[in-house]
Parts: sequence; structure tokens; C-alpha cells
Amino acid sequence: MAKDTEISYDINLPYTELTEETSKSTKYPDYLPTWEKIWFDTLPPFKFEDPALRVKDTSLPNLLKAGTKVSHIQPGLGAILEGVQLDQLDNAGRDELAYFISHRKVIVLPDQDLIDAGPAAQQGFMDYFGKRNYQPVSGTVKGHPGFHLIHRDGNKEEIARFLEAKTTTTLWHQDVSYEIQPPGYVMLGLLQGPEVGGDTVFTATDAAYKRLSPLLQSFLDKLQAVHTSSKMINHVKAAGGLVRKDPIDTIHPLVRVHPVTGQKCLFINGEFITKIVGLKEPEQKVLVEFLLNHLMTGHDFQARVKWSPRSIVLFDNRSLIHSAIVDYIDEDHGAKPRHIFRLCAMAERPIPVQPEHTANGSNGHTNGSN
Ligand SMILES: O=C(O)CCC(=O)C(=O)O
Ligand SMILES: [Fe+2]
Repeated sequence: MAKDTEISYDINLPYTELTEETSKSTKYPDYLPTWEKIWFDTLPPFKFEDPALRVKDTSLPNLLKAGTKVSHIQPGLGAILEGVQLDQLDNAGRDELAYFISHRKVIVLPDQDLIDAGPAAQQGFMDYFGKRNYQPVSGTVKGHPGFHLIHRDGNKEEIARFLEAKTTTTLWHQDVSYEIQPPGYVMLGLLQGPEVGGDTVFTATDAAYKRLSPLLQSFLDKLQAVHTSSKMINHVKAAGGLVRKDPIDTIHPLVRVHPVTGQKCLFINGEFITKIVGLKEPEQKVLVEFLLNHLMTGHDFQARVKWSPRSIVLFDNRSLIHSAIVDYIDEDHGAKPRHIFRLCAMAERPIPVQPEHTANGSNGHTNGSN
């Protein structure tokens, strides 16, 4: 079977075989995608309490100990956290980590021992933050189907084919937004990457919401969107790939309230939304285009993460939209290998704006900011 010609998140079709060259150039061969024939049922409803809500002391003494350095990536979002090893955190430290991510949205932890601790330790760490996610179609680590693997080995034809129809490889999305209880905290772990390029960009969806006029905010507050995995599943089926879950269509609020910060966040992406409930097609088209354009072009509420060796990035999928940057293609030799694992922790059902809350960007219970 041919390799997928699409660069799409949540899709990652099987290789016919890994070429010798790929196997040789891969630093972490145990993390090359595998396609085990396992069937996953739709995740049934579950109770979720955000670990950040257990934090009492917002100076975060169990996370930000002496010797820890916090450097903000941008004033409004993003932080590099040095001097913390994730695998050393106790439960109080993990709760505070959740609080820290909720407020900074995306954090980078360079040189993490957890990168070399193996899939069971990595999955175990993320299990603390929410339920495991099993992707309907993506390749995973053998025996650890909660992993989603991002792996490009230098096949420039794949990217070239994609660019025959598209003008950029950038694909802004929220992860797995079609699930009834989509991911909150998400881990990306860098196994191997190019020296330069292959960054990941993030936009704060609460800041983006705040920039809109109160009149538009209050209109959006009442809207709902249909998120679906069926387009992706059909694409994979048509290409002869392995599907491991039924498709799902879920109606979510277009504006969701963050359970920790209380902020209202735009919940829209270009990958999985098929319909805005109650709007006519042309109305929907204009509205979705406007909102996506607003999110994509608002560089004053974005952060760009540069990867360094053995980095782990943790981000909040509820208050961000993100994209990989596939800019590391060498015209002569193809892309440099880039190999990342993703683990999603499924969280609350997106909280709609309550009618009594006016469009002032907040829904009540904020906890301050770090
Ligand atoms: O490769 C990256 O930087 C991000 C990948 C991603 O967003 C995903 O797999 O969902
Ligand atoms: Fe993603």
C-alpha cells in the first residue's frame, strides 16, 4: 500500500515497509508507527475533574522549586520550564503542572529523562491528566495504542504531492475535537528532529475570542458546531488503511468555557467541523472562514515553539489551536527525519457559555495567572 499523500493530523497511514534507509536513520525504532488490528469502542461518558482545580497555593511550590527557571515565550502564552524533570514530579507537582499549563497554555520542558523512559512510563504519566485516547486511524507504538506518532523520514514526494493542491503545509487544528470529551492536556515528545525548522505554532483561542466585538461574541456564545471523524475515516478506508473505531459526529459549543481559568475560548478548527447548527451554508462558510482567518493571522496572540533535543511540550487543547510547520524539506535530499509522539488526555465535555454570563470574556471562576 502506498504512503498517504495527505499531510493531515490524526491520519497516519501504514507504510508498505520501512525502507532500510528509514530504519537506519531512526533513532527510536520502537516508536515507528505500527498498525495492530485492535477495535476500540467509542469512549463512554466519564467523570473528569481537572487536576489543576486541586491546587491551593498558586505560587506552585511543588513544581517551581529552587533552581527552576521559567522563561515566557510570548507575554500572553507559552513558557520554557527548565530544572524540572517530569518523571520526578509527585501528585502535588503534577496538579500544579496542570495549573501551570492551564495558565501558560503551552510549556516546553527541554532534555527530559521521560523521553528515554519508554512508552509505559510516558503513557502512565499522561494517565494522571485524563483518560487515554485511542485514535481511529493512526499508527501507534506496538502494545501501546494510546500513542499517536508523527514521523516524517525525508520523503519529499509526499509533501510535493500535498503541495500540488495546497499553498502551505500548515494545518491549524485542535486534536481529536470530534470526541464527546476531547483532549485537555496533550503531550508531544521529540524523539528526533531537524536542527532547524519543524517548529510548532499555537494560537490562544481565549485571547482571540476577547478581540471580537461584544455583539459578535454574544452571537457566537449561542452557536454549536458539528465535529466529525467520518471524513478522515472515509479517506483512510478509501486508501485501504486500517480503521479501528466507528466514526463519530459530535455537537460542541462554538465557544467553550475553560474549567480552570473560566475564560471563553473559540472552539473551531478547519479539520473536523462540518456544520454550524442553524446557519445556512453561505452564512456558515463566511463565519468559519472569518474565525479561522482571525485565529491564523493573529500573531499577537500566538507562540512558536522551537524544539530542542529530548524536549517535551505540554499544551492545553482547550484554549489553543495549533499546527506543525513542515519547512525542513531539503530540495535535494527530502525532509530531515522528524519524529514525535503524541499522547492526549481526554477531559471534560466542552462547557458551553451559560446564558446569564455576558460576553466579557470570562465565565466567573478565574484563578489568576502565572
Ligand atoms: O508535529 C507537530 O508539531 C504537531 C503534530 C500535531 O499537531 C498532531 O499530530 O496532532
Ligand atoms: Fe495536533
